[in-house]
Amino acid sequence: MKAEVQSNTARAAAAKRAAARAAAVRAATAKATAEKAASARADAVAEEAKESAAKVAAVKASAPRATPARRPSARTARAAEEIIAPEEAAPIIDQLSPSTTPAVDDAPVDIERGTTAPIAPEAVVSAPTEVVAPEPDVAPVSEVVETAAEPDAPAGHALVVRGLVKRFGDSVAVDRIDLTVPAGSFYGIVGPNGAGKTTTLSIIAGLLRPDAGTVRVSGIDQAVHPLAAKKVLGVLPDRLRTFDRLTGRQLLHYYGLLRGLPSAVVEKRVADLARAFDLTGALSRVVSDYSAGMTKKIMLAGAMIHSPRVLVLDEPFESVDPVSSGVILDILRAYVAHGGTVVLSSHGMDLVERVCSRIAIIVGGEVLAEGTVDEVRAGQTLEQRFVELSGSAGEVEGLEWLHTFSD
Ligand SMILES: Nc1ncnc2c1ncn2[C@@H]1O[C@H](COP(=O)(O)OP(=O)(O)OP(=O)(O)O)[C@@H](O)[C@H]1O
Repeated sequence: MKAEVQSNTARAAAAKRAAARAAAVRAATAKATAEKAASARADAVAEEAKESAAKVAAVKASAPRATPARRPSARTARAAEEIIAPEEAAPIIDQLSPSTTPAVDDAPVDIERGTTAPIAPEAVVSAPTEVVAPEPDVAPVSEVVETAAEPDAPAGHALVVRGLVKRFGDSVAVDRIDLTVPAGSFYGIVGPNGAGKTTTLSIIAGLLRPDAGTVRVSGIDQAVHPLAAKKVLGVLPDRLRTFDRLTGRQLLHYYGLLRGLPSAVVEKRVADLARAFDLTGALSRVVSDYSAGMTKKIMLAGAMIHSPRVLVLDEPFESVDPVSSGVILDILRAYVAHGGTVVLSSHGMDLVERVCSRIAIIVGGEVLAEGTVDEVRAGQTLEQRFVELSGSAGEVEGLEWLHTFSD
């Protein structure tokens, strides 16, 4: 009995020793694997940092000198990250910061808000060290992409949207929207306030990620090849957030360089665009001093500087004076006549009716009418048809107190 107990104790001790040895082996293996992974990550980070530094140095070398301004604030950085993916914003903010920007009088550039221009693949720089997790709704744009169109892309279409859905909490902003925009056309999206136009255009532009559905730009799937899709696009977003502490010239210059254009080409295009948009005299002023219409025009110029195939313009004529609107229309018409495609949203029914070849009326996140202007109007004016589909607006009754003039 005693011998049996001793033998059991010996077996238990042996098992314990074996378990300890196995645990030690596992720990050693895990440590080695972790060290290997850490070393690989460090190599990758070093490689990325090297690449980023080279690209940013190229941008800085050819960019115009900056005007004196303030240091970028946390708010500035956050705003920039709202518009472009944080991993793209970080190095750009860094490179525009006082410690690194070679400027006249050693003056730093401040960027008050984020850029709205999508970044061309060749200009994208990844954050060399710490990468902030992207906003869940903001589509990442730092992936390596192929530039080839999808083989099953419908021919002759600049834009094909299918089953697009976007929810904000419990509310559905975009509800299974389908759009087909022929290449070389002027396409208008109209709808009442809150209909989902901006949300739809933001998804098309790759600035917002849909909950469902697909977007193909010139045959390129926006979700699969976001950078290639962005390269084809020029975008004027609804909110005019930009690097408004830069002068107009600097802003356009950066837009051009970020799109991968050579400095000499950018310089020429900046001059051409400024002339066309009547901004030559304002090029040396900081954009924060521009009027709303001037800001819209400089950003429109920025959206065009890389001669994209498709322009996505959210309310391009809002705040713009009639003379400038006429010029912009002429520019856009010539662009379309030469094969470009314009997709715009507008509340100007007359303008849309006059300019667009196809129209979609969106109400409550759904397309209620789509087709050629005549098809959508269905024998009425566009405004009548719009009112018919939108339903009645707010109630005017109950505001009698407004007429009592309480002073
Ligand atoms: N970031 C957001 N968070 C929550 N709700 C949002 C957000 N963006 C848009 N929405 C909501 O989605 C709906 C569609 O908004 P959207 O801006 O797309 O409308 P719109 O047709 O462009 O309107 P408008 O003509 O007034 O510019 C609205 O109800 C709006 O409140």
